[in-house]
Amino acid sequence: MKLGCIGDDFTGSSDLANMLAKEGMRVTQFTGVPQEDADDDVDAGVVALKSRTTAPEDAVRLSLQALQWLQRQGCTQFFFKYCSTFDSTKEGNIGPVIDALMKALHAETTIVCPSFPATGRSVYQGHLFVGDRLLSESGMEDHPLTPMVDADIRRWLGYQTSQGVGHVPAVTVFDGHEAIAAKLVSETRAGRPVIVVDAIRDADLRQIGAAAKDLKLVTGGSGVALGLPANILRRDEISDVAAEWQGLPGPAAILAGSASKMTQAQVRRYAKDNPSMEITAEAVMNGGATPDQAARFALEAAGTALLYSSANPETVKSAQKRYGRETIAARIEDFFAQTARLLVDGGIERLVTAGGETSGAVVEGLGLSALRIGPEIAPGVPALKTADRNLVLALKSGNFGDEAFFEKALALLDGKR
Ligand SMILES: Nc1ncnc2c1ncn2[C@@H]1O[C@H](COP(=O)(O)OP(=O)(O)O)[C@@H](O)[C@H]1O
Ligand SMILES: O=C(O)[C@@H](O)C(=O)COP(=O)(O)O
Repeated sequence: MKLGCIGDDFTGSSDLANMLAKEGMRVTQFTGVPQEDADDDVDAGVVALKSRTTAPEDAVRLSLQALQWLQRQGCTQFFFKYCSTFDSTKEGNIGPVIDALMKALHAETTIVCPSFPATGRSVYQGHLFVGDRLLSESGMEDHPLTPMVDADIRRWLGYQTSQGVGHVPAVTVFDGHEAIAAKLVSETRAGRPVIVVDAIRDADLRQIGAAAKDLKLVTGGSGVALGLPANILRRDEISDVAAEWQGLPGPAAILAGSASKMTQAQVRRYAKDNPSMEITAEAVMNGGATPDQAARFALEAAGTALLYSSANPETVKSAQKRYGRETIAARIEDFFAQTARLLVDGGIERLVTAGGETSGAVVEGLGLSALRIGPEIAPGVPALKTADRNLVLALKSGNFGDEAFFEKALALLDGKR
């Protein structure tokens, strides 16, 4: 294994794995820190943690364990993947995890680049945009767990890290990898070693990748991983993972626990013509809905059923007020994890989940330890295959995909292109 990656959630990890696979790497995504060594034929390993919203000390501990395992697999460069919308709070753990990984690796410098142009996320003048809106006006300000109310990544990261925060502006990035590398050195010398780098196009990300060739630690969204395989793989080592993909034609189900805008639109569209069941926060809390009922509904449905808790910000906020933010999140995640187990026991072979935390709960609940990366369904979302079961999956980030994502995912998981 050459490139060792640590993802702070499961959809984000599969997004990163997808990017690396598209650039010709053979990638495996691991659920938590594995007990065993990885197979020899893996170029990049992504250890998926469910640490995005955990307390900094827990996220640091888990990330360091993942780092040690990846070091034992022979990795020489490391990547810390967080969300391209920088999902965190002022007390969040992105800064503390970066600080701890840098210390453990004796890394003098690292970059911070959540840009992912293929999904509309760009960093300009240190600010994060989603399409033409500042992050803080993009809908992310209403996220159930990590409301992003400030688009200045330098300032937000500044609340979290104990080190100085630097910046490589777009004008320098446009001058190419040598200019970027020089600016990384000068920012570090000026006492700002955690460096936010602007990027608005894939071409910028490739230059940043080239400038990061000798960095022990790179951090960001999956976009900035675009330029890393070229530093690592020889031409004859590039593989075509998509060509090797074989889907499964068996029964399918969709679980949506994301309240993000795009998932809401996907749910509205899919539910119009297909069997669907809403799982409300109230029903989960008062037992009005049970995993047994939900799984039975999906297994008996004529067609592929959608089970969803996705709701608009007002509904989510009122449920949070009533039950507590963490409590309701955990109960709904647990509901989906239990339902997924019943679905797979009942013969489901294709499973689509929407939402990072939701996907983490489902994958952990199913006890899936290693997932091989297949072809891309939509930017940031690959098809995934379990090593030891008849099960293929798609773990969709809340805001990824277009309105027809669920139909597309089901077709590709089935082996249809
Ligand atoms: N109706 C709801 N009310 C309150 N919280 C909800 C509701 N539906 C889902 N949630 C919680 O909101 C969180 C959504 O996060 P996540 O699954 O990561 O989605 P995303 O990818 O959009 O961020 C989860 O913890 C989920 O359990
Ligand atoms: O970088 C991204 O946007 C995604 O890879 C990601 O991290 C997704 O997180 P969720 O929106 O919580 O699914």
